Amino acid sequence: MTRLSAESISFAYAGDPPVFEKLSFEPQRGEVTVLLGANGAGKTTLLRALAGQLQPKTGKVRLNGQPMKEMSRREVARELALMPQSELRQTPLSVRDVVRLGRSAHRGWWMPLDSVDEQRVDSAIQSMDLQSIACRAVTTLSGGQWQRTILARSLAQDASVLLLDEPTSGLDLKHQYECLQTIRDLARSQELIAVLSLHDLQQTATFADRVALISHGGVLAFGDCQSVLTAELIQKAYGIEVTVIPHPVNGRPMVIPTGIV
Ligand SMILES: Nc1ncnc2c1ncn2[C@@H]1O[C@H](COP(=O)(O)OP(=O)(O)OP(=O)(O)O)[C@@H](O)[C@H]1O
Repeated sequence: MTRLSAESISFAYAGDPPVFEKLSFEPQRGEVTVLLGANGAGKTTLLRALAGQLQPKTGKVRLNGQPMKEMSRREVARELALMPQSELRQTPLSVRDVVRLGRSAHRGWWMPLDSVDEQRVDSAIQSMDLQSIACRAVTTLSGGQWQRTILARSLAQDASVLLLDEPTSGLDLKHQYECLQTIRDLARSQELIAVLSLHDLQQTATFADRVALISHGGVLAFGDCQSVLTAELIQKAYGIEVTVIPHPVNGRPMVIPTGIV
């Protein structure tokens, strides 16, 4: 049974003040947890710490009870996929070949893929609506098509923990919603832990099962949308006055900025 937890972790980049101090956080299986917070609040840093890419100065990140720093990169990659906020396209591989790289955690990058791997690759390509461009070189893609390709690579990894840093940035309206729907469906049907950073509060209210509001070096609030998307907490985290009303269609919190504090 997959578990991921940050236990009282503190982290600072060299020579800088701490990004967060004694932060504890445990996203749940089968749920989409959205990290919200102002620019520079520490969402990317937290995702990278949860993925074992950054080592906290104090405290522990544990994956299935094991301290992550004791695990090899391959052990972590079999369980956990991290989609970065942006990634350079260095070689003109095809879309399909980039998505295939998601299978290397299971096969090793030097081993040929088998039919199960290829099925996973097909399904990830379909989930991100990439069939019609699967043979194109990634260097020729638009920004949104490239974003969907690296998302598909993360899905092909078949990990039980998905950490996605602003997965919808650069996507058009339809693909934003399809992407979030896919992630939510996968989290529910396969009992995955899905943690996403987002800036869009409407998307958050629509798709998040739980929200962690990151501010001032810690988790300011953690709970369902109703309890976190409040005018008071949003103002504290973002420094802007808002009014929160029920959405006229789905009844979820709708955050309307009313002024800069
Ligand atoms: N490689 C780095 N070296 C030094 N400082 C960094 C580095 N990366 C991020 N920071 C700093 O750490 C803090 C948190 O940055 P982080 O990228 O985690 O924030 P974020 O919440 O993801 O922001 P955004 O919403 O703008 O993407 C910021 O003050 C940032 O300037």
